Amino acid sequence: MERTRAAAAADKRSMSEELAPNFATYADAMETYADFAAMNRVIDAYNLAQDADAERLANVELLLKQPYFAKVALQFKPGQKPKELYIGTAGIADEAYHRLVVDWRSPVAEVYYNQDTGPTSYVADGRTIDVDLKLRRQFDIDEDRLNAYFDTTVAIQDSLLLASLSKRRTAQMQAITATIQKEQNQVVRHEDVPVLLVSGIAGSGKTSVLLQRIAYLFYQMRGSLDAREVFLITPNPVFRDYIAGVLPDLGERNPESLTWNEFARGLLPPDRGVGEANVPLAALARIDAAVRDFEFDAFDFRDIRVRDVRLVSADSIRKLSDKLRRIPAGPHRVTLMREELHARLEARLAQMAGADETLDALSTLSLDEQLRIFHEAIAPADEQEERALALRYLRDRYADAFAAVDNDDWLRIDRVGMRLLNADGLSPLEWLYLKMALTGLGNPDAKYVMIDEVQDYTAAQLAVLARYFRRAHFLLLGDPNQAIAPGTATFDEVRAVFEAARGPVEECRLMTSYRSTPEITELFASLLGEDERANISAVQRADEPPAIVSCPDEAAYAAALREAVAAARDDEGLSAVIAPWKHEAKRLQKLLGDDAPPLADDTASLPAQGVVLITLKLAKGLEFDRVIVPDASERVFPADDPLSRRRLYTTLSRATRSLVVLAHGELTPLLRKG
Ligand SMILES: Nc1ncnc2c1ncn2[C@@H]1O[C@H](COP(=O)(O)OP(=O)(O)OP(=O)(O)O)[C@@H](O)[C@H]1O
Repeated sequence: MERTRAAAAADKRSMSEELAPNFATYADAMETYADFAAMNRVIDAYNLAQDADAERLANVELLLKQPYFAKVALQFKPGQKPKELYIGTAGIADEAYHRLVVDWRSPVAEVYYNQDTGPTSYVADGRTIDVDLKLRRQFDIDEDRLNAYFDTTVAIQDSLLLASLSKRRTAQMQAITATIQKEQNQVVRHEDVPVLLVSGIAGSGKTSVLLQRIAYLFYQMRGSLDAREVFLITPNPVFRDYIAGVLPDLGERNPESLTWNEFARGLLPPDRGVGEANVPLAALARIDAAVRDFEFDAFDFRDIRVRDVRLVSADSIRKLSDKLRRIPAGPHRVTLMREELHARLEARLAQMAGADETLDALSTLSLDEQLRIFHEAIAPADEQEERALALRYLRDRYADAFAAVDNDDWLRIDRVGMRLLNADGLSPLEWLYLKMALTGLGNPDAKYVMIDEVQDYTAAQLAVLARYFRRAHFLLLGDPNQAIAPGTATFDEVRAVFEAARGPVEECRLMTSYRSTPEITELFASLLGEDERANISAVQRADEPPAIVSCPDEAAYAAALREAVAAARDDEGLSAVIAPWKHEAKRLQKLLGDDAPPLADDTASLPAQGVVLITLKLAKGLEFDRVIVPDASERVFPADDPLSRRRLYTTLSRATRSLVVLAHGELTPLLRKG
């Protein structure tokens, strides 16, 4: 790459020395352009070579950490010698283009993830290819050191999976490339459909699968899918931090990642909070019905002004709208109006550029201002140049006006809404929905939108997302049993929202817990209905059963809590005391005094080790080696409340290997046996 860079620099130098731009005659100009074009082609070729090498280098760097994790021997025809393929996080070939390692996302690698030996198949370029899998070998390799290998003739037990699961958890999520399980692979390699809904029990790898799928899509659409066209909607910044390392570890870029609040705040006027998410779908349906057939009235528009200067009046905007009356009021008309307003603004500034006042302001600009606006000190040679500079100066001074035009701020959304809906005001979510309906606001370039923890969103929020990202394919992952906030969408509602927006919704289910030991899995699964429980399994090795202790009085309770925290502190790995709410966390802090673990907040990332106090809302989606449930009494988890059952399920299922459940007073009946 260094050589290419030097050669390119030398070539550029010699080409520019030879280049003699000459625009004297038409023929001279054409020749000059042709010379430029030739030079550009040379530079393009260098860039291409450099990009290809950069990708190769990135793969080499990735593979140096672990060159491959599996080998398969495939017999394509009976009697033929089986072909051996090594599978790694990236693919690589030698100088003679012999494949040394194939990328885990390449079609043939599917036979590894199918987990069968013997006759199997994979799909490449739309063709099903039958093969006989003679050997499926897994490797545990660190850099150039082979730690172990496992031959899986019959896939009863996935040794590499067990080895990987027995490692301590870290503050960061890890990629699961080497051990993606068959049911998970169906999601990762799922055909591209408008909406894929994955429901999975706690710890079944939904988030892991989501990230692997993003990496898979980037590979499938190399060169045509940009990270900026993929959006990941995450529950909170701690979670974002938790998953941030996975894709870079796979050699991919992170997509744009947003929480709902960040998404909404970016679209709502700055003086408006994001408001209540729990808006009934019926309210949005009323908006849809109201905008189907309506006309703007005189008061629906506002002046475009910057500070005290009115650049376009509301009245002239109304006249413009009237002029376009034959086009129904709505996105098409608003788009035409926006374009026209842009042009008018330009014209207005061009007119202002000749005014004495502007020219005076231009001539008294400080040097700093001149440099900021023009990137040089200005000294206009004639009137024409002076006017051109004045126009640039005005464009800078009134940049907010252009932004207001582009953002449709000249439209009084609230006023339109209140009139059409006959209401006193709009909630922020209704405002946003109405703005989309009126102006076509949205991101038509987004190709994929992934929503993790989908059970935490209200139907109205999902309807907004489905409409905003109107051309994107959606991947939705969640667990109905982890819906812990009132008013969020049930899976039936999730389906209904997306069916209405996109047509049929495809579904997958994940029923195995990879996070928790069988004992912990059994405890949280006991909170579910009979049929659901029957299908759940766990693959972790058995470990100590959860400790459940109820303490009759305050003193005994405080002592037990202190003891549990102290034991966790002495333990390796990361432990969490999960409080149901913020005020309960504060209460615990008071009770424990100096012994209280630090309270995690939603701005910081988690420590790699030690004990943290964390609210359930933030702990969602995360996992800890050891979990302490500080108070599983009936007061905190009443038995007759479905939300309380789900809160308990979510809390318990954060634990990977050790769980301590304390109760101040009697244990909640939810956990009492029998
Ligand atoms: N195939 C796998 N190989 C290795 N580890 C796995 C595999 N699948 C899941 N895991 C591990 O199991 C744990 C749980 O995974 P993840 O957080 O993705 O589950 P989830 O379904 O999103 O959980 P929740 O619904 O509770 O948030 C993680 O530590 C993950 O690394």
